[in-house]
Amino acid sequence: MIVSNMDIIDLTSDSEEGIIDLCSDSEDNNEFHSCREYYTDYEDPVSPFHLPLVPLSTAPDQNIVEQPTDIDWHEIAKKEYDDWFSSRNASSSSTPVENDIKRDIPLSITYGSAAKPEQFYDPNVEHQLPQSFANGSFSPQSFAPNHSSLGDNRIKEDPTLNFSGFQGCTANGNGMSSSTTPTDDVFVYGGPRSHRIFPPPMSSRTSVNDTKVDNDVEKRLFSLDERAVYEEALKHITQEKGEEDLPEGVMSVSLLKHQKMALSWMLSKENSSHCRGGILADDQGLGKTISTIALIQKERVKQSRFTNSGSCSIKSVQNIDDDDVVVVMDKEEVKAEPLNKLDDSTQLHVASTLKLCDSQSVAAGDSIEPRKKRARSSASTLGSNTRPAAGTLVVCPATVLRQWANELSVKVMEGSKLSVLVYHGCSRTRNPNELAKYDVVVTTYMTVANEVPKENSDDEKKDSEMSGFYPEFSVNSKRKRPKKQTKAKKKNKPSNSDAGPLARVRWFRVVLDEAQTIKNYRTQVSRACCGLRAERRWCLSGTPIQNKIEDLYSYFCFLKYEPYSKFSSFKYMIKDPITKDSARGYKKLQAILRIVLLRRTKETLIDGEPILKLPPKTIQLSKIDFTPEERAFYLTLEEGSRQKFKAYDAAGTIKENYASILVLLLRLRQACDHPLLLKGQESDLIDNNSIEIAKQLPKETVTNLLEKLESGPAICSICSDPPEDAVIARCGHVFCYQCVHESLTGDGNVCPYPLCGRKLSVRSVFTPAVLKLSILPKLEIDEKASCSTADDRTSSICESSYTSSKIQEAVDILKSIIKTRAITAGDTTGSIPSKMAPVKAIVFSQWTGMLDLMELSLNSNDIQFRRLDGSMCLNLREKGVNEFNNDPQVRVMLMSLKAGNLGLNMVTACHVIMLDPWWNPYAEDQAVDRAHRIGQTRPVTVSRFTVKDTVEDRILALQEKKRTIVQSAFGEDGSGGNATRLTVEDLRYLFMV
Ligand SMILES: Nc1ncnc2c1ncn2[C@@H]1O[C@H](COP(=O)(O)OP(=O)(O)OP(=O)(O)O)[C@@H](O)[C@H]1O
Repeated sequence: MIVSNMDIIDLTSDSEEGIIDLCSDSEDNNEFHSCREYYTDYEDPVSPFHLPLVPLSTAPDQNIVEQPTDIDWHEIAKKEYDDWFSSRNASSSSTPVENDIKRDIPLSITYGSAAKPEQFYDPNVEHQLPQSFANGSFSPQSFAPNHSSLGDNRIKEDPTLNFSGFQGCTANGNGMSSSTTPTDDVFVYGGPRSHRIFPPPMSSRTSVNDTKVDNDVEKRLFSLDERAVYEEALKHITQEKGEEDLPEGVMSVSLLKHQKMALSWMLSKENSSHCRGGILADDQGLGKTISTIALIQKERVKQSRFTNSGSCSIKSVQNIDDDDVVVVMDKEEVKAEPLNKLDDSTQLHVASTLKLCDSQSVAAGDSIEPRKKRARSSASTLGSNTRPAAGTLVVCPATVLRQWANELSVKVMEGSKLSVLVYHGCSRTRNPNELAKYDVVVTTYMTVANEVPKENSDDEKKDSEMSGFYPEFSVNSKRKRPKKQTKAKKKNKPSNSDAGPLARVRWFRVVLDEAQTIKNYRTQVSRACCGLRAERRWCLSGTPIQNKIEDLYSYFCFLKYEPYSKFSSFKYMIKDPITKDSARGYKKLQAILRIVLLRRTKETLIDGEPILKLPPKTIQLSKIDFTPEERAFYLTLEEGSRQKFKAYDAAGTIKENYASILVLLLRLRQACDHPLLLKGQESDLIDNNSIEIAKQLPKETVTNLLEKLESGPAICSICSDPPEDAVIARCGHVFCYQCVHESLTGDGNVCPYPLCGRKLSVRSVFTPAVLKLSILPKLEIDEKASCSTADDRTSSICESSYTSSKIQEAVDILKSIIKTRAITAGDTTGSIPSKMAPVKAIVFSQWTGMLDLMELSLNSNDIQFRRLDGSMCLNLREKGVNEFNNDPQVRVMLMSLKAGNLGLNMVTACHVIMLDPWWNPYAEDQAVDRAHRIGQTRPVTVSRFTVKDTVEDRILALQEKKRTIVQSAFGEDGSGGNATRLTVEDLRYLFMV
C-alpha cells in the first residue's frame, strides 16, 4: 500500500482502527512496529492512496458515496481544493516566496502553446507516479472527487486561468480515463485528502509579462517543490524498517536493537536521492554516537571510494561549485599517538594504520587490506579551484571533542581502526591535504565558524536582516544560478584562500553532534556549517527543537532538505500552516520530519519491550522554604520588581523594556539561590592579558565600550538571559563572561553574536573592571549592583559566609549521599555487576557565582568535589571529569548548566541536583542525562530545587509550556503549542500582575 505524507497527516485525525499515527513517536507504541503491522496486515483495496491522477470533472458523485470507509473523501478533496485555490489567489503582490521562485525559475520556461507539460506533470513518466498507479493496481473509479461540487464559480473567478490544452492525462493500461481534459480541470494526485493538488500545465498564453498569471505559475512551481518530499515520503512509509548490523570484529560493542534500526535508517537515508542524511534525534544517551560510528564503518568502502577517486561520487555531490575539482592525493601511513597526549593544540592520530578494503568487504566481513591512495594530482598542484576529497567530519562542542575521539578509538576493534584527527587548537594544520588523510576528522563548532567564511554579500546580509531570513547560502544557490550570475557574484564570494582547511576539502560526510548548537540560523556558526561541502549530512541532537519551530530551519538548511532549506519556503510550507491551523500544520510538520528525522525516547517500546533497560530515574521536586530573612529580602525585591513591571505595563512599553524586565526576573531568580548573587563578582574577573589588549585600544574606544557595557540592560545572545558577569567584546557585543568563554574556548575566535562573525579571542572580551583598569590608574568599581535591597535585618544574608536555604538543602543531600556506603551496582541492564562503587552526585547551577558559594560549603564540610564551567580550558575540564569518574574520594561534580549539560558521559553519578530551574526544560533534561544513560547501573535520583512561592514556581509552569511545542512538532501529544521566548502574557504571569 502506498501513501503520501500528506495522507498520513489526514488519516491521523480520523484514525480508523488499524491506522496509526505514523508520525507520532508514541511513547507506548513503537512506531516501526506499528507501521509494519499496519502495512503488511491491513489491506485497503479502495485506499485513497491508489488514486490515479484524475480530472475532477470526470468523477461522478456515486463513486464518492460508494466508498467503503467512513471518510468523506469528496468533502475532503473539496476542502483541499478550496485551500489550494484560496492560497493561490491570496497574494497578488510578490512575496518572498515568489521572489525566491522567480530567482529559481529557469529562464527557458515559456508559456502558451510552447509550454511543456512535463514542467508540471508528465503522466507518461512513470517515476512520477505512485507505485500502485504505475502498476495499474488502483481502481480507476475510486475517489475521483466530484468536480461539479468543487465550485466552478471559483475557477471562473480567475478567467486568466485556462487549463485547456492539457494533452497528457492518460495512464496507460490502468483503466483511467484517457480523454484529453477540457478547460477548468484541476488534477488531484495522491488522494483527495492529499495536499498534492498538482496543477495542470499552462495552456495558451500570449504574454509572459502578465504578472498575475506569472504569480499563478510560480505558485504552481512552488507546490511542485514538495513533490520530491512527497515521493520520498512514499518510500519511507512503505519501506520495511529493518535492522542493520556490522560483522563481528568491527566494533568492540554489540549494537543494541534500536541502534541497528538507526543504522538501517541512516543507511537508507544516505543512499536515497533526496536529502542524503538526516536528523538522528534520539534521546540523550541512547547511543547516537555509537550509531554514527557504526554508519561510518558500514559505509567505509564508499567513503574510501569517494576519497580515492572522487569522480565516482562527484555527480551525486550536491552543492558543488562549478569550480570544484575533486583531487586525490597520496595517503601516507598514519602514525599512532596515544590518546593521553592530546592537548588543546594537538592533532590526534588515533589509529595506527589505515585499513580499508577496496571493495564491498567491510559490510560483508571480508579481509581488510591496507589502503593505498593513488595520486591523481599532487598536493602541489592544488590551486584555489581544487578541493581534495576527504572522509567524515564530526563537528561537536569543545567539551565533547575528546570524548568523540575516545569513542572512535575505544568502540572500534583493532583490525578496523579508523584514522582520526582531532582538528583543534592554534597549531592545527593549515593544509587541507592533511585533513584528507584521515577517515574521521573531529573538530569544534567554533573552528568551523572560524574557517568557513560566510558567503553572502553585504547586500544579502542587509536584506536578510531586514526581511528576517537569509538567502540561500551561495554553495547552494550557485548551483541553480545561471553562469552569468555566478560570475557576477564571484567577486563577493570569498576565495578558497580566505577559507580555512575545513572549507577547502569536499567531505564525504559531515556530522553535527549536538546539532542544536546551530539552531539559530542567523549565527555565524550555523551559516558556516551550512557552507561546508559534503555529500552526506547528519545532525545528531536529543533536543533538536528547543524554543520554536524555526529551530528546525537551520537543520533543513544544513541538510539541504529542499524545498524547506529556503526560509521563504520553510515559512510558507511549514510555519504559516502552523500559524493558520496548528493541529493540521503540526501534522504536516510531523510528516515532513518523518522523512528526515528519527527520534526515539527512553520510553519508546520496541516490540513491546523498552528500548533500553535503564535503571529507573526518579525526579524529586524539593520545595524549599526561605528563612524569614531570606523571605523578607525576596519580598522587598519582588515588590520593587512588580512595581517597575506595572509601570512598563501601564505605559505600554513592556516590549521596549524587555531586557530590563529580564534583569528584574534574573534578580528574583538569583535571590532564590543566594542573595549574594545579586552583587556581582566582577573584581574576580580581571585578566591581565585583557588589560594589556584594552590598553592598546584608543581611549575613546575603551570609554565607549565601558559606556555601552554599563549603559543598561543587555541580553546575552548566547543564553538569551541578562548576562551573568557581563562582558563586552571588542566589536561591542555583550555576553555573559561564561557564555562567551565557553564559546571561544580553545580555538574559537569568531564573535558568536548573530551576523557579526568578527575575529575575537577571549583576551579581547572585556569586563568593566578590565576596561576601567586600562584607562584608570586604580580600580574604582561601582558597587551599584550590590545587595542594595538589603536592610539591616537582611544584610547578614548577603555575605558569602551565609549558607542559603538552597545551599543548605543541597549540602544536606550530599552529606547523606556520602554517608551511604558504597553499594554494589545493580544488574538492571543485564550487564555484569560492577564492583562496589561510591555514590556520587552532579550539582548543576546556571550561575558560576552559585557554584562558587557551593564550593565554600563543600569545603567546610570536607566534601571532595571537582568543577566544570565555561570559563575553564578543555584540559582542566577533562581532568575534572576524569577525576570525578575515577577517583573514589571525589564525590561531587559542580557543573555549570551552560557548559556541562551536553555530551558528557558521567554514569558514575547516580544523583543529580538541579539547584535552579532554567527557562528551557531541555537543557535540564540534557544535564540529567549525563548520568541517566547507557552504562548507568544504578537507579538515578534527580533533585530539582525550587523555593516555595517565588518566581521559580512559575518558571516550572512555563517550562511545561515550552515542552508543548516540541511535543507538537514530534507528534508526542495532541495539542499544538507556540512557546517561544517569553511573551508579554508570560511576563505578566511571572510578575503576578
Ligand atoms: N551498544 C552499546 N554498547 C555499549 N555501550 C554503549 C552502546 N551504545 C552506547 N553505549 C555507551 O552509552 C553511552 C551513551 O552513548 P552515546 O554517547 O552514543 O549517546 P548519545 O545519544 O550520543 O548521547 P548524547 O545525546 O548525550 O550525546 C556512551 O558511554 C556509549 O559508549
